Amino acid sequence: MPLRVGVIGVGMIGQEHARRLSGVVTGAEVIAVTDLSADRAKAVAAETGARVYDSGGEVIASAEVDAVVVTSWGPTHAEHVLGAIAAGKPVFCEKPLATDAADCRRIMTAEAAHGKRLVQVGFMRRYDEGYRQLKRLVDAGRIGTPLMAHCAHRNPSVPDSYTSEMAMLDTAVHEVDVLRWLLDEEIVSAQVLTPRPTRHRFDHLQDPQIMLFETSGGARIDVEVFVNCRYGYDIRCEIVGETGAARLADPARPAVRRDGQEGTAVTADWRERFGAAFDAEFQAWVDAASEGTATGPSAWDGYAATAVGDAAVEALKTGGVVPVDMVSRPAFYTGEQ
Ligand SMILES: NC(=O)c1ccc[n+]([C@@H]2O[C@H](COP(=O)([O-])OP(=O)(O)OC[C@H]3O[C@@H](n4cnc5c(N)ncnc54)[C@H](O)[C@@H]3O)[C@@H](O)[C@H]2O)c1
Ligand SMILES: O[C@H]1[C@H](O)[C@@H](O)[C@H](O)[C@@H](O)[C@H]1O
Repeated sequence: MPLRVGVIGVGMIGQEHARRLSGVVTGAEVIAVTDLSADRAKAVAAETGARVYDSGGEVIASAEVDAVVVTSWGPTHAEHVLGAIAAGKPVFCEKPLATDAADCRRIMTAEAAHGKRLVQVGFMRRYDEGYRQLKRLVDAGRIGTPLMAHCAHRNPSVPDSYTSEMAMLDTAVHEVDVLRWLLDEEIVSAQVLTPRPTRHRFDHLQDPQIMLFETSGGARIDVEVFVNCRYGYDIRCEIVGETGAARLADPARPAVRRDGQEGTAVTADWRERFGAAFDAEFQAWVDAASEGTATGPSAWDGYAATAVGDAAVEALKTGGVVPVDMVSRPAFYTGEQ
């Protein structure tokens, strides 16, 4: 029998994940949806054949629902994830796991008390083939001990609801997670530099920003976040080690020669750049949830990203180097990738 999934929040990405679960990955069906917007919930229900519920709590409590996807706004994630754990149901939560580090700790405590992993956090880059190749190279020692990582995260534009803090909390959070995973070290401090801002932005927004992170082993990571770069969605990552350097490949695109020039297309947005990664991420989630558990990025990874985010937001305010305030990794989460 397919895994019966309930989706809480069917806005932009919730709709996509509902479609992905209904039509792309195998072994699952969306049977329940809810959203603060009843019209949005009805539209997704009509498309997927799901039933509309009045609240996230009712989706979680339903005897028909085996597992839960949380794609509502960030501040509501903790309540739904804690509800799913209390009901003993596997839960996929889009980033962030919670907007508050204390809530992340509550989630870890509840999951550990349950005794088995139930939570997967939506850090889809770990399922991107390019990043996976980088990880294999680093783990095999092909570039020696990593010393530095140079990253860029460029979006063509953002809506005016996007704030300077979101450069870390919404955007660089992906680099924080994927670099922790690639280097297998925690991030211990953050600093944010603010170059001359682009004129192509809203007045309230500091864009671009350069974030500097240090890992527990002394490696240095720089991340350029530029969310009004205008030309496309561009994700870069180079890891420099003692004996070599490895660079994230762009997705394969044909090289077109015309008018005396050669060029390849730049992806337009995160959907196009990471579409295959999202599909792989959800297949892995469905496979694990069907066994009553979870895989991939854990609640600990969600907590670590939130703790680093808090330090970087503070660093943006002060301009100084801010240590990351992070508890030790609970035994329940050791040895997982
Ligand atoms: N992994 C990625 O690359 C990626 C990309 C986009 C968004 N996200 C994350 O996904 C989440 C959703 O983002 P989005 O862009 O789809 O936002 P959105 O605003 O388009 O959609 C969120 C939806 O949740 C609904 N909602 C909010 N609170 C609710 C509640 N308590 N119960 C039921 N419904 C509720 C809203 O009405 C809205 O329809 C965010 O946490 C965001 O950071 C991740
Ligand atoms: O929520 C989105 C999403 O996480 C994208 O992957 C990222 O590139 C954007 O900057 C962010 O706003």
